[in-house]
Amino acid sequence: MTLALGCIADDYTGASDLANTLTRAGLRTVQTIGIPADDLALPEVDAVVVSLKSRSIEAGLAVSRSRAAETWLRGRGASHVLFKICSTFDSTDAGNIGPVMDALRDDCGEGIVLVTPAFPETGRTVYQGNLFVGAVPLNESPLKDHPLNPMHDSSLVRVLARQSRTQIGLVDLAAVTRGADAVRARLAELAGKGIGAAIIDAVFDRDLETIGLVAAEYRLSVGASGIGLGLARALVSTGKVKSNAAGGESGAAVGGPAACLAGSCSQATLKQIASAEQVMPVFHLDPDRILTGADEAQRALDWARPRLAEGPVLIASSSTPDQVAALQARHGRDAAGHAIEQAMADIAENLVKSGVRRLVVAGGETSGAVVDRLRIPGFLVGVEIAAGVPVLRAVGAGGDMLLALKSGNFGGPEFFSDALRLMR
Ligand SMILES: Nc1ncnc2c1ncn2[C@@H]1O[C@H](COP(=O)(O)OP(=O)(O)OP(=O)(O)O)[C@@H](O)[C@H]1O
Ligand SMILES: O=C(O)[C@@H](O)C(=O)CO
Repeated sequence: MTLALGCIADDYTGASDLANTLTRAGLRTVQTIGIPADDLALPEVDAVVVSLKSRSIEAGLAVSRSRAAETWLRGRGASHVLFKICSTFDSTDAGNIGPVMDALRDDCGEGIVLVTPAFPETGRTVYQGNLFVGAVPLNESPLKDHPLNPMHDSSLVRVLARQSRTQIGLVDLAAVTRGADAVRARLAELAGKGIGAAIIDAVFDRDLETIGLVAAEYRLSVGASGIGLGLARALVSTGKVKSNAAGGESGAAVGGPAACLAGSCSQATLKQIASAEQVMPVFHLDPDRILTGADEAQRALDWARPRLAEGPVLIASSSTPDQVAALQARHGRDAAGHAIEQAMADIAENLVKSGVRRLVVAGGETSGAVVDRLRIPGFLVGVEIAAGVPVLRAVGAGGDMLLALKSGNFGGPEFFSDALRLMR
């Protein structure tokens, strides 16, 4: 297998978002969980997205895991590696976007790296280096209340400068609009000043196509699904990849009981849970009971098991920003997040033991905990449920199983029913 594109994603939902984008753009793509074991049979593909759970871990660990993934991808022929981060630039001043970018840049000896989280299809645009989520700057969006990495600054030049060893420049929309040569010239100018990374503006998909053409000439880029789209289209338009117009796998139906798990506390997920209450039974976990050692996972399972034969169920830990803040004040941010993720993983493991073969999970960290516990080594990408969220078919041991891993902010209000309708 010689890869046209290697990708390292810092969480599992982000990885499936990117794998979905690459597949829709014509690249045969597989998503692996971590670096695949040598004996994992992978189909012939153009791109591999190695999923890590490195967004919110200690920066040194994120760096070492990303470097190992990069070595594996380059060893399979990937001359360009995309480090996939969140379209809302989820990170803190300690990292992990800057430290990982710095390390990967050192490893591949690149002078300057293009960085953009723009993903216009989901309302993420970048102008003058400022990230907008829909109509509002990042720091006014719901991301200001994120449980793990509240985002308080919309200037990505500043945000990344606080995390990186290198100086950060800007390639503005005016240059992008003038085309690939103008972007190349601006990058050369920045690199000449010793600047090692540049935030690049993008508002429309056509901006990402220009960016993709230039980025593909370098060895490393950093961004969300939008730059993935640009890179994929560049690989196809320059003939480096023959477009696989069919996109996505459409395997046999899996059937059997279905369940949804929500650990995301995003506004989008809260609305989706409220809509699901109209069409399926919903169990609200008590986060305090999880943190104080009560067997809340068992209580949820006792509730779910007798209902599974009747139709899908939803189990949610999600709370409003005020409730999240209060819980974190009582127990600590990391302890609260970790304990709830592990309770979700316990629930997922036991639901699968009870026969569940179709599982929808909301939230990146939550999905990471669940997929790790289920020991799924990788996924093939199926149909798109909503922008950035495909149906995934598990590969490797564990039998036939369909999953959907939803990034916290993605999907319309009816997301859970939309997903289950397509997961047959
Ligand atoms: N009621 C709650 N109170 C505090 N923390 C919670 C609660 N419910 C879930 N959490 C934690 O909040 C975090 C949510 O992160 P997660 O990545 O799963 O969702 P997200 O950030 O909305 O999604 P994404 O990363 O895809 O945007 C997890 O660590 C989860 O365990
Ligand atoms: O880019 C995004 O917004 C998503 O793919 C994601 O990474 C959220 O966890």
